Amino acid sequence: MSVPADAPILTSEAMRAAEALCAAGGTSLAELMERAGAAAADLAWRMAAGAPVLVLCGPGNNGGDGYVAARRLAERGASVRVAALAEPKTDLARAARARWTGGVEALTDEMAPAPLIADALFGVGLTRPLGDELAERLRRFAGRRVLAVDVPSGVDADGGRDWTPPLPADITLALGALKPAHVLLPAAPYCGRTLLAGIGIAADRGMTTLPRFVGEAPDASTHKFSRGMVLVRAGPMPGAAGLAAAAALRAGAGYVVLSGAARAPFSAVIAEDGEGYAGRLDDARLGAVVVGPGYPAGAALDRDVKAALASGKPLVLDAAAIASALPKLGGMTAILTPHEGEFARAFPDFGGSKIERARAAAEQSGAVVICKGADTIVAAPDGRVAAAWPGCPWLATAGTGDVLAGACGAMLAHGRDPFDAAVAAVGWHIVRAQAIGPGLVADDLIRD
Ligand SMILES: NC(=O)C1=CN([C@@H]2O[C@H](COP(=O)(O)OP(=O)(O)OC[C@H]3O[C@@H](n4cnc5c(N)ncnc54)[C@H](OP(=O)(O)O)[C@@H]3O)[C@@H](O)[C@H]2O)[C@@H](O)CC1
Ligand SMILES: Nc1ncnc2c1ncn2[C@@H]1O[C@H](COP(=O)(O)OP(=O)(O)O)[C@@H](O)[C@H]1O
Ligand SMILES: [K+]
Repeated sequence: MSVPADAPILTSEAMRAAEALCAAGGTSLAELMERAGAAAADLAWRMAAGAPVLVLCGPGNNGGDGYVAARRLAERGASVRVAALAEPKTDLARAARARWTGGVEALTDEMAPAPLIADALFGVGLTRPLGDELAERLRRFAGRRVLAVDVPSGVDADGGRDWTPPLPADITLALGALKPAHVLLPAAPYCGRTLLAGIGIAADRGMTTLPRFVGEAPDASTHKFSRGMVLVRAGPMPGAAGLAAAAALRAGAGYVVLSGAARAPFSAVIAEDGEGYAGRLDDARLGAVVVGPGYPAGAALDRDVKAALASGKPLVLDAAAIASALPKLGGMTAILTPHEGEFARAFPDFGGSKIERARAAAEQSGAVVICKGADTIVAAPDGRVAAAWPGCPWLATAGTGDVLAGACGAMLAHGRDPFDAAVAAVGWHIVRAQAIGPGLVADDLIRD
């Protein structure tokens, strides 16, 4: 996968703070820019493979990185030209420009392109969309090989705003840390393959990409109940709850009960009528309860959610169960698994990037929130965030969310911290989906 696993993600504000810490620790910003430009040059050298390179430089420090990269490329003997949008505006960029001894062309419609374009126009400092004229000019380069320095110029690095589409990159070299734009729609697909240049910034690890999923093998002392017991409550569409129950078993729960369904998805799932639900909730061995898959809003759902909340057990709440439980969730251990529509219904007041919205929802509810979709975000009430881009688009099919809810139940029932459980479930889901690939249907995720 192109985005590194478990890599730090910093907003532009966090990036500036990290930069200041670095400077306070004795590494000058000029040194950081030299490292950034050197990393970009090294990548451009390999991408160009001897072909000419055109570096597009903007007025800020992203442009500064571009001048450094151009100098480094020229020193290695590459054929390199520079085109600038404007004179450098920062001291650092001016200094980098001064050390570039080649010519600087104006970025115009008439300029000749090159086989490799290094896009160093704007990075995390872009505060407004590109003008139409510049956006149009950049579109002329579409089809060339493009290396975006830090982010494709024109995207909001913090991921909250959907600006004019940038020039799509083949490779984006994130500097120091990934930014939200590398892992959120709509910007992430424009990054192409994202690589990370560690330029020596000590990045906070509160927000990262998804860690690599590694299934833990049970040890010799394990028995079925110590692996975790999960209760899945079925509603009027028991097939969905069946998928969740089967997924719980497949994701490692030792014992799974499907309450309120006539048919078990696997022989090992205990399917029973709904009468025993209250009794099952009282079972001291019960590690997690899953409510929501295939269960529309209504009095029956409210009653079952209320009973689950009263049990005090760790909960996985999906679909309509999220809004049903929300007002009474305080202090419970819970994972909420909304897709965008369910999120908007449950948390209508939150705006900003998907990361900001997920964080706000986790903080308000006190639960771990998995905001599903192509750019799935997992957020904890304490501010931790994991971003799952790139996921597996074959998951865009009915029932896969039910499978994820069941997997969350299994991971929670193991006794994990709910954020770690949610992250593990999302990782498990993607790994299984990738192994299946084309033609995936939800049932494939639970079969052998
Ligand atoms: N953090 C780090 O550790 C390191 C960071 N480094 C690099 O610095 C980059 C951030 O640099 P940055 O902050 O100088 O901002 P940048 O992205 O170059 O753009 C700002 C400039 O663009 C201008 N401008 C804005 N919008 C505009 C528009 N629509 N149309 C036209 N102009 C517009 C804006 O002007 P203003 O808004 O003031 O009018 C300002 O002049 C970062 O991404 C990375 O590449 C590395 O060197 C080393 C370590
Ligand atoms: N384009 C996509 N790329 C990657 N994953 C996706 C995409 N679309 C949906 N998914 C994932 O598929 C699952 C769909 O869940 P959901 O919408 O609740 O479906 P259902 O309710 O039918 O089970 C979620 O885990 C979501 O993150
Ligand atoms: K850029």
